[in-house]
Amino acid sequence: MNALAATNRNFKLAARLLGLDSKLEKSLLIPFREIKVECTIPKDDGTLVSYVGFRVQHDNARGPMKGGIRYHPEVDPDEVNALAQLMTWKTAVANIPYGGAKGGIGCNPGELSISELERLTRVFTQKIHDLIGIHTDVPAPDMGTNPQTMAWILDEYSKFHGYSPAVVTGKPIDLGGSLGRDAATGRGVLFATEALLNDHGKSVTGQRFVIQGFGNVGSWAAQLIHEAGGKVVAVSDISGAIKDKNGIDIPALLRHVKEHRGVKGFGGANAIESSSILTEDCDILIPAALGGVINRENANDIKAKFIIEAANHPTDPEADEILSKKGVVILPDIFANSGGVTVSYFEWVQNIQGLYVG
Ligand SMILES: NC(=O)C1=CN([C@@H]2O[C@H](COP(=O)(O)OP(=O)(O)OC[C@H]3O[C@@H](n4cnc5c(N)ncnc54)[C@H](O)[C@@H]3O)[C@@H](O)[C@H]2O)C=CC1
Ligand SMILES: O=C(O)CCC(=O)C(=O)O
Repeated sequence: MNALAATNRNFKLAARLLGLDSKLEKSLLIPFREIKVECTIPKDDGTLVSYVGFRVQHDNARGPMKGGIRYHPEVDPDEVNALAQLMTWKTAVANIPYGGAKGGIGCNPGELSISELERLTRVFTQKIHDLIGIHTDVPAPDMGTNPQTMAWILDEYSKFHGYSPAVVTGKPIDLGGSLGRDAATGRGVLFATEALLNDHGKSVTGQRFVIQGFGNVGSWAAQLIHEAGGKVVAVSDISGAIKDKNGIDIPALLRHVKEHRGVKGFGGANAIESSSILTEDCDILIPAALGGVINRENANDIKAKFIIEAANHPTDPEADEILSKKGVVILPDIFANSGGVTVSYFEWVQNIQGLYVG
């Protein structure tokens, strides 16, 4: 099932449970605005290359629309629509005064130089600057983007509208970013996991974790789980997958990833097939990369008793049904990964106030 069909289905199920009026249900399914722009840039060798950029603004009933910008080859309108809708539900669940939005560019950031990424980000900002803003729509990092990307957006946006640090969150600290935003989504994943385990009379200590994705969210989650006494027994990223049933030395892995830009080749663990990561033996599975990765093809083989959705929509509805019959407890994305947007809110509030201490 594609991302939007899955997200719509989940929303309709929730709407029925809430007894939501059918006209309201329909209105909440239709996005406020969908933006699609052409972004053409010169590559470093002078040749021109064109990309398609999207921003979907889903709903602003509770406040300015909020959500990340993703750079990934699989970005498409359905995916961005689904992610924007999830942001509306996420900001409501976290009870912060925002609506939901999401953006993206269909590109492979790993194949672009820093200067190409800067040109692409600036062109994208030029195309959407009139439609985002401090009180309308506030972007942030997501997959394939980072504080540097936010700095370029802020700089380009400010050329049109004057210096406006609150137009993006997840910025570098020197430009008005918040201490702790970088770790916030991973830290929220730890807090959510602790709360769930507590409800089941358990704690993180000694639990065996498998994490798919070792970028911002996955690597911070691994580090904080390791510090809290959890045992991370397998990890994967786009470069490969590794496993150590006695627990991976996460600080050593972080040093390896910094140097080699991926988990592949880490000497302190055994290499395994990336395709087997989700079905590795563990107590708790944390998907922290792409959507739709847990589906009817692999749901029956999942051994974890708990799934913490650090990624957005990692579990397909068909897998949800299979896993629920198996008694697997799933902590949904709109709760489990809401730590990031919560700290984004504090960053935005501080930028609007212009109040900095120290
Ligand atoms: N950055 C944030 O604050 C938030 C991110 N999320 C979600 O968390 C997920 C991860 O986002 P970030 O960590 O920010 O992205 P990132 O770009 O920092 O890291 C993504 C990671 O996933 C890995 N990856 C990509 N394709 C893969 C594949 N096929 N198999 C295994 N690993 C793969 C990459 O190698 C990288 O390690 C996304 O679903 C995102 O929407 C959710 C809430 C907030
Ligand atoms: O911090 C933000 O505003 C956005 C975070 C995000 O994109 C997400 O929660 O999926």
